Amino acid sequence: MEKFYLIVGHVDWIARLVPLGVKLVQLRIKDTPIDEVRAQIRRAKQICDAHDCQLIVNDYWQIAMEEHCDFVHLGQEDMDAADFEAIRAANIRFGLSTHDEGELDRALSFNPAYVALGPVYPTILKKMKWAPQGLERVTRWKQMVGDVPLVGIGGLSVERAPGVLAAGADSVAVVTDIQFADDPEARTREWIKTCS
Ligand SMILES: Cc1ncc(COP(=O)(O)OP(=O)(O)O)c(N)n1
Ligand SMILES: Cc1nc(C(=O)O)sc1CCOP(=O)(O)O
Ligand SMILES: [Mg+2]
Repeated sequence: MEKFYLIVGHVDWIARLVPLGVKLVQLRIKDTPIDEVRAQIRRAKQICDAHDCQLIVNDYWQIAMEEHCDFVHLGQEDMDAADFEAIRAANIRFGLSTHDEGELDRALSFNPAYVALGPVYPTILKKMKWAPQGLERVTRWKQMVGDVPLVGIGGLSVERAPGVLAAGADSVAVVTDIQFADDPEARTREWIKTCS
């Protein structure tokens, strides 16, 4: 799995950052009318296809399917509503969020393409009920998931990413450290270098 996993909140970020050499990006759209969501997913797929970048669509698995995307990310609540039979039948891979051992057991029972553990560090992106997991939990998660790729997420930065990978994560996902950087392009290049 790609080590550098970029997550963005709007397709405009994909247009801006994917051409720099990003190979794995999640489009995580929130609070947006559904027609606009579809339009963004469609454009994101076009850009990612043109740059040999894997697009992962967050939450909107049905639209992802209709727009011929092949990878989605689902959280525990998303999983309640998802039709895994339909997702599998369409050959769509999926990554699943986990925050505790119960969620991990549940996630692994679906045979996901990856499991995400978060928040590794405190995040300012969204309010979360879980305390930061820390690096020891990353190592423990990797022992438990075995060959299933593990994504570390939450409060990650260029400076923190190497420690999360060394602790056992196969991939490190990031929003704020890039999207709110003074120079997001320069920060993206630093991430690519750090994770190469
Ligand atoms: C790689 C990755 N890990 C975790 C999440 C969080 O998913 P979820 O819990 O469904 O929360 P939202 O992102 O939908 O707010 C993620 N998106 N990506
Ligand atoms: C969207 C998300 N999910 C998390 C989880 O633990 O499931 S942490 C998180 C936020 C990641 O953003 P940042 O890099 O800005 O902290
Ligand atoms: Mg979700």
